[in-house]
Amino acid sequence: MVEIDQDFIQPPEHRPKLSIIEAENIPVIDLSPILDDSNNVKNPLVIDELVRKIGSACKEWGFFQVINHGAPLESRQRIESVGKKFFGQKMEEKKKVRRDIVNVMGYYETEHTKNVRDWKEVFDFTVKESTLVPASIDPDDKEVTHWYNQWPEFPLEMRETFQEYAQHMKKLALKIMELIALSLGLPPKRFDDFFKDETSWIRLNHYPPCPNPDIVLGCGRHKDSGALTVLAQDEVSGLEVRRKSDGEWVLVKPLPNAYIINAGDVIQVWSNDAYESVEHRVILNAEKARLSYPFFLFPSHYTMVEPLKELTNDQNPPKYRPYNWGKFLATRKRSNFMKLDVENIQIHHFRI
Ligand SMILES: O=C(O)CCC(=O)C(=O)O
Ligand SMILES: [Fe+2]
Repeated sequence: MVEIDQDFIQPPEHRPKLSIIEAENIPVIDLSPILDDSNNVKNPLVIDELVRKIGSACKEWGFFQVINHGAPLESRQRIESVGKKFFGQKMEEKKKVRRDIVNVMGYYETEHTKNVRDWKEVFDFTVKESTLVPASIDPDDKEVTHWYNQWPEFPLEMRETFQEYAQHMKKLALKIMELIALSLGLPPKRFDDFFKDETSWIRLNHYPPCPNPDIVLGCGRHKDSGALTVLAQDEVSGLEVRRKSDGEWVLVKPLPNAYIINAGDVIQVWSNDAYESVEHRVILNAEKARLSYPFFLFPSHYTMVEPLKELTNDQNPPKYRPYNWGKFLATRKRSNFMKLDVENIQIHHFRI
């Protein structure tokens, strides 16, 4: 057995199970009824059925896959191939765009989730080339700053390829937000204003083969903190979702050209717990590397995240106090650079 660094070793209760359960009935939703091609007459009954499916997937699973989503396959193939070229380089090249406390976007190889090191390397970039965020985590400090992307010299086409892909993901994410709004009985564009100065970003996760996939994870259990995640995975499986019905970890089987969608903590708060953000993690493979690339739809930094007025009343009072998205995000980013003894900031800290 190869000796691996202690930092990677998961406590026994969080290690992968020996018998993997493949998720049989994680919903697969066909988005063709809302594709923008002119031949497609938008039939209200078909749209109602789609909205109903999205609502029940959000309630029962918190995760679903979409097919016929309109995002071009070529753009996905390009980001995947350029991403593989980037990670295939020597460490000294990748470290030229390594993230630090000032430049929080770029390459990183020592991600930790819940204080255990993940077996992966990542490359992060924001959808907007400069993203407005709070300058500090101090709640009284109103100063703002920008996050800028760090693009490597090689692969030369990385910037253009990644930015183009980001635009497709943004479009798809906002379409799904419309369906989610409808499923909650809200006007379809109800969420749009929250994303005017979005802080959305994309991460490329590269999980090398691991000699000890029984005690190490590619990404430890966590929930996504934003509104919505649109995740692409290559043909190697690894994503496990905690099934709401029984708490079991189940593997999400890769479907070619499908996207995996999950509601994040912000939707949980907006919907006052109608739609819960679900825990997930990544298991590893001893032979094969895996690439995944989630798009995280995040609101503008000045958004006060709180249960929507339309979804609360005397019988269903707000379950969360409002919190400032930018300060939440800045606090999360800061904790990436120091090992904390306390838990990272979480929405349950705002629970009433
Ligand atoms: O690699 C995956 O499938 C999931 C990664 C993930 O959950 C994340 O980056 O937040
Ligand atoms: Fe995640």
